[in-house]
Amino acid sequence: MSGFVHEALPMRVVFGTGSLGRVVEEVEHLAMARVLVLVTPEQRGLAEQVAGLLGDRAAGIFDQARMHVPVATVDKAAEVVDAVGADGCVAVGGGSTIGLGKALALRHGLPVLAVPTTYAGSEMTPIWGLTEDGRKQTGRDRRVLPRSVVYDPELTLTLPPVVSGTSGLNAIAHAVEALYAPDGTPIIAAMAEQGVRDLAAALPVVVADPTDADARARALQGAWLCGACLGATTMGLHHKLCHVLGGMLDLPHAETHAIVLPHVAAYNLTAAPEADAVLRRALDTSDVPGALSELGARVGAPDALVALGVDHADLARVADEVLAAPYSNPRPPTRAELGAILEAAWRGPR
Ligand SMILES: NC(=O)c1ccc[n+]([C@@H]2O[C@H](COP(=O)([O-])OP(=O)(O)OC[C@H]3O[C@@H](n4cnc5c(N)ncnc54)[C@H](O)[C@@H]3O)[C@@H](O)[C@H]2O)c1
Ligand SMILES: O=C(O)CCC(=O)CC(=O)O
Repeated sequence: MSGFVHEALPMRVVFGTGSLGRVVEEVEHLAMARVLVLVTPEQRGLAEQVAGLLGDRAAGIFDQARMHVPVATVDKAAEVVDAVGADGCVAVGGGSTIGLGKALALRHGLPVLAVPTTYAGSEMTPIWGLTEDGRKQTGRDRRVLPRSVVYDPELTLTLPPVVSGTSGLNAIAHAVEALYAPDGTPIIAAMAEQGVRDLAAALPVVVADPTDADARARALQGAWLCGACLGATTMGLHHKLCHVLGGMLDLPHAETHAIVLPHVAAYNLTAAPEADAVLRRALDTSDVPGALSELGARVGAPDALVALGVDHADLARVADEVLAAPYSNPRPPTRAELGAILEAAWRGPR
């Protein structure tokens, strides 16, 4: 075996059913005195529950978190941080809410306690994303890595089936790309294999029965592992394509990942046999792209960009932007190959 360098990120995790009740302990552990609770408008009720648990330590609630973290939203939240004198944030929700917490950490240096309620995996990464003027910019900064994560599977019982399925496929995409990343290690490969196995087993169950507590816990554990893979490695063509599609065309993030993943996997895995072997084991298949596509269908994910309203004429602009600043990839695509991937993802299997 050739040598490698593995650098683990610092991370404190509280995992288990009912662990939301330990959020006060975590805030105390992080020495936060006045926290702003971040949430989307749809999850306002949950933020009120958290603020109730925090009592005097809750400085307020900001309930305008939005997909892709628009800079205008960060500006508004930053005003609230200043107005209430917050010294930390509790981000309760999916990747959009945790992304807002990260943006505030980047701007104000505020520590973030994350309470994830989807499977996107953002809580495990030092990656921030911001969108302005139709462009999504991402970067890495250790200051945005949440200081503590409270995983409570009970909070995911309300997650609608399609968000469960697509956010889980988003997490699987992190593991797939970590497996052929230039900075992947055998440790990451082991985490990716188990993360994909957990999510692939649990997602169809939670979609069929959203109240299945064991499947919810397994899916959340898979999301943790896959998110950690994203946090530790450099992503490739799949993430680049999804960032450009999401930023330029304002597409729903997780659905875009679910649609694009089988197509990029089919293209890349021919040049990444070790990653392919790991994924074959994790998915118990000899056809990884086919199994990813089938998993998408089983969890009710959309399977074509046209179904998200993408105009065919926009594909060329997307390809240009992807090639203008490509991510590292096991098989660097030509313009024609990228066009073919986008065309297939746009049309879908039908
Ligand atoms: N920086 C990173 O490492 C990273 C990783 C993955 C995703 N992301 C980002 O995360 C965002 C997508 O996150 P997402 O897929 O988690 O979706 P999301 O956070 O946008 O949530 C989707 C919807 O589901 C609702 N929701 C969330 N949890 C719920 C629950 N338990 N019950 C009921 N409703 C619930 C939300 O209110 C929202 O309306 C994108 O902006 C993406 O760029 C970032
Ligand atoms: O989109 C972001 O916020 C950056 C995170 C990332 O690369 C993960 C993803 O695209 O799912």
